[in-house]
Order: sequence, then structure tokens, then C-alpha cells
Amino acid sequence: MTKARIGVTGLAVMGANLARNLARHGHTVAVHNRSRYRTDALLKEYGHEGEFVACDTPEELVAALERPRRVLIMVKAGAPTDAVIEEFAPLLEPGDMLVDGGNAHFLDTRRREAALRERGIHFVGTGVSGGEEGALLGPSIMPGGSKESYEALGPLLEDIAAKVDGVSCCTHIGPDGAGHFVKMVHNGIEYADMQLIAEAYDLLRQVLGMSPAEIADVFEEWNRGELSSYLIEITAEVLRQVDAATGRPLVDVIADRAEQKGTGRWTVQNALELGVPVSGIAEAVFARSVSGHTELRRAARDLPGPEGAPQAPPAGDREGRAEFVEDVRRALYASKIIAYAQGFDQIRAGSAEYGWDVDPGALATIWRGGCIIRAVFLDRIREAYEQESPPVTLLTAPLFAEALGLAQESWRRVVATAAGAGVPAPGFSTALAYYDSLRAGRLPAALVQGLRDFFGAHTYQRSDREGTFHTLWSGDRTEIEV
Ligand SMILES: NC(=O)C1=CN([C@@H]2O[C@H](COP(=O)(O)OP(=O)(O)OC[C@H]3O[C@@H](n4cnc5c(N)ncnc54)[C@H](OP(=O)(O)O)[C@@H]3O)[C@@H](O)[C@H]2O)C=CC1
Ligand SMILES: O=C(CO)[C@H](O)[C@H](O)COP(=O)(O)O
Repeated sequence: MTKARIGVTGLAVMGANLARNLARHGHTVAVHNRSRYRTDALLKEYGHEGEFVACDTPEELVAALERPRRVLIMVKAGAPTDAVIEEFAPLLEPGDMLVDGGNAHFLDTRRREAALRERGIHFVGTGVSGGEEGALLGPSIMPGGSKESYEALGPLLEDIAAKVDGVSCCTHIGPDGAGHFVKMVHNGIEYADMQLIAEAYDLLRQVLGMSPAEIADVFEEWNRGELSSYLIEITAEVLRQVDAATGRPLVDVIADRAEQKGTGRWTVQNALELGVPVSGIAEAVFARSVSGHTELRRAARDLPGPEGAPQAPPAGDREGRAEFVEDVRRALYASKIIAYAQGFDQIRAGSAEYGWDVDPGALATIWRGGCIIRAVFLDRIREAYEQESPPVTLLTAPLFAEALGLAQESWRRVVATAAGAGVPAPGFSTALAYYDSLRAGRLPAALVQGLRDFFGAHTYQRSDREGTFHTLWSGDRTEIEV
């Protein structure tokens, strides 16, 4: 019997669709799931799509594979992944590969990679993005692990990944946890992007009083320009959906509590460790958190807000309304540039801290297709990083600097309108504050330093000469050099 090129264990949404994708590309796939019913369901419904070898046990799966063996793990992240690794590792030989395609924390991946390396097994922590449809039709794939493992695994993954302009959305990211690290930041950016989209929707709804269907038209229009992206496209679809049970827009029926599985929070936790300001991602995580605090929200429900209806162009003022819609579009684009710039900053800092040498241009290239944050815009990011002298921050790349300059008046009007109308827009506001902070000639951080020195003798540096200083606040208030 032909040996399978790869085995997949864990056949829920992602594993089953990746197995089908592999089979559709002509690769024989051995499939296994802890509960047999998923294996049976896959074979029954999709067995005709290619060559599958159904396996009851890890032993059977390993026996079905060609050497070196490649086992793709697609199970719940955390303890289940460790359990599955421990089931498979004793069955493998030096040179074989265990590939974790789940949303693992990159520090777990580093730990697992080091432990399995000692046993001669390649552990490849791989980011996979694209959800159910991407897994089947072509995801964006971000493998970490050794270069050697990529030589044996890369061609297979590149084959099933999405393609943009004939280029596969899969590349070797860097050693050990690099793949899962960039997937984590991808998800952080995904959180920020979705929060900004939600704020844009909310402003159009609350300030202009537009219906979800009308806003869907706006998003459809925006999807034809520089904002063109998967998330903008599906926003139009979600907003157009009508609830069959009530006849109301589905978005009005869904409970307004956004959940999270953890990758956004991990991104912010890691950014705090690295000292990288990812305020757009952090606000998005906190906005989900606020939405879920039902008790707090209930307690605060009757606090005073602005008097009367939001200051908005009246229904008859077509031009004024169109101007506000355009303001929101520009604010969304500018804030999105900030969120991506912050995410790429974190990747640069993480790469330096953990010694990975991640290529941001190559990353932008593989995020152009297959993944949830895929967007026309990523081509601009790729171009920025492929310049002879790449920018320190994406904000100063000529194309983005120009876009921010064009957007800034609209952006300021939108943030001011939101504040005046009492519509929360934490994503837009923090993005603008970040932009203005970086632009500022002088920040009030000087006063913070003064206060720290006053109460804790924490010292400060001066801007006019070298050295470290302390003012004798409780003495004669002269300055000493320390
Ligand atoms: N859903 C998505 O859009 C995306 C998910 N991911 C990640 O991919 C991975 C798979 O996701 P998804 O397909 O949604 O599935 P789930 O995260 O819902 O995980 C379900 C799978 O995990 C298996 N499993 C759970 N615990 C164990 C265990 N202790 N031992 C063995 N198997 C176990 C289940 O087996 P059983 O059937 O026996 O219960 C089932 O196959 C996750 O890490 C997820 O974070 C990545 C990108 C996108
Ligand atoms: O990895 C993904 C997409 O890229 C998953 O869909 C992930 O679950 C999304 O995160 P959350 O559930 O926290 O919104």
C-alpha cells in the first residue's frame, strides 16, 4: 500500500479541512482523531476527494506514513497538545517531524521544540490562519522550527497554502517559536482590525442613524478601495444578514458580548514584556472585555451622557452625510495603519529578543492571502519593507505617511464627534493618540519623571547635558548629579 505523505491528528474544523486540502492536492493523508466518529464522518462525506488512510490509533497513523514521518497536530491548544505530543513522540524516530498547527503560545512551542530536539524529533510550531474556508481552500501558513525541517515539510505546506500573484502564502518564519509568535501577533492585529471596523459601524449607525443594510452598502463600497480586505468584505455580509426568527438584522439580535480565546491577550501580555506600545491591540482586547462585563455595564447604564441627539448632518443633508461617511473611512484607514505598524513593531522586537531574524517583508507577503487579516494593504507593507532602507516604523514609509497626512483632519473630526456624541471609539482614539505622541516634539513624560523623582528619588536625565540627576525635593531643592 502507498505510504501516506503526512498524517493529521485532530479532525475538528481545522484538521478535517486541512486534511481535505492535502488530499485534494494529490497527497495521501493518514487521518486520526481521538474520537473515531470524526474520522468516519470525514471519510464518509469527503473520502472521494482524494487518498485518505483512516487510522484508529496513533500507532496506526505512524505506521501509515512514509519516512521521515510528518504528523500534523490540529487539536485544542494547551494541555491537549502536550497530551497528543506525548502519545506520538515515543512512536517516532530521529528525523521525524511533529507539526503543531494549533494556536499554541510561542513559549510553549519553544519548550516543546527544545524537549523534542533532545529526542531527535523536529517540532514545528506552525501558525495557520484562514478559518474553516482557508484551511480547505488555502490558508496562510507560518511554520517555525529548524531550517532542516522546513526543507522536508515546506514544499507540502507551500502546495496547500493560498497563492497571491502565483506566490505561496507560506514561508519559513524562523526557528523554534517564531511561527507561533507571528501567528499570535496576526491575531492581535485581527482583534484591532475588527474593533476598528466595529467602531466605524457604530458611528455610522449612531451618529447618522443608518440601518445595518445601508452600512453594508458602505462597507461594500469601501471594499473596492484602499481598505479592500477580507474583514471589510465579510462585515458587509454580516450586516446584511436578517434573522429568520425575528425578521430583524442579525447584528441586532446577537448578544453584544465579544468573546476571546486568548491570542489577543497573549499579544498584549508579550508586548508589555517587550515594552512595545501596541495600544490599538490592547484597546481591542479591553473593548471585548468591557463588552463582557454585564454587571458593570448594568450598574453604569444610567450615568449621564451628552444631552440630546448626536450632532449629525440631518437626513436631508446628503453632502454633509457623505462627508461624515468619508471621514469615518479615512479614520478607519489611518487607525488601521497604526494597528499594523504596532504589530510589526512587536514582531521586530520579538525577533530581536528571541533571536529569530524574522523578515517582515516576507511575512507581509504571506499575509496577503489565506489569512483573516488578508488585505490589499499588505502589499503596501511588503513594498515598504522591501525598500533598500526599510522604515523604522511603517508610519514613515512614504505611502503611509502620505495616507496619514491625508486622513488626519477626518480622523480628528471623527474622534471629536464620537466624544461629543458619547459613542465609545477607543480604537480610533488610541490610534490618533499614538500618532500624535510619536509626532510630538516634547511629551509630558518629563513631568512624569519629575514626579517620580519627587516621591521616590528615582532620578532623571536632562535634555541639555549628559548624566543622571536628582533634585533634593525635601531639602534645599538644589540639583545633584548622581
Ligand atoms: N477554528 C479556527 O478558526 C482556527 C483554529 N485554530 C487552532 O487550530 C486548532 C484546532 O482548532 P479547531 O479545529 O477549531 O478544533 P478545537 O480547538 O475545537 O479542538 C477540537 C479537536 O481537539 C481534539 N482534542 C481535544 N482535547 C484532546 C486531547 N486531550 N487529546 C486528543 N485530542 C484532543 C478533539 O478531539 P475529539 O473530537 O476527540 O474531542 C478535536 O479533534 C486549535 O488549536 C485552534 O486554536 C487555528 C486557526 C483558526
Ligand atoms: O486564529 C484564529 C483566526 O486567525 C481563530 O479564529 C481564533 O479563534 C480567533 O480568536 P478569538 O476566538 O479570540 O477571536
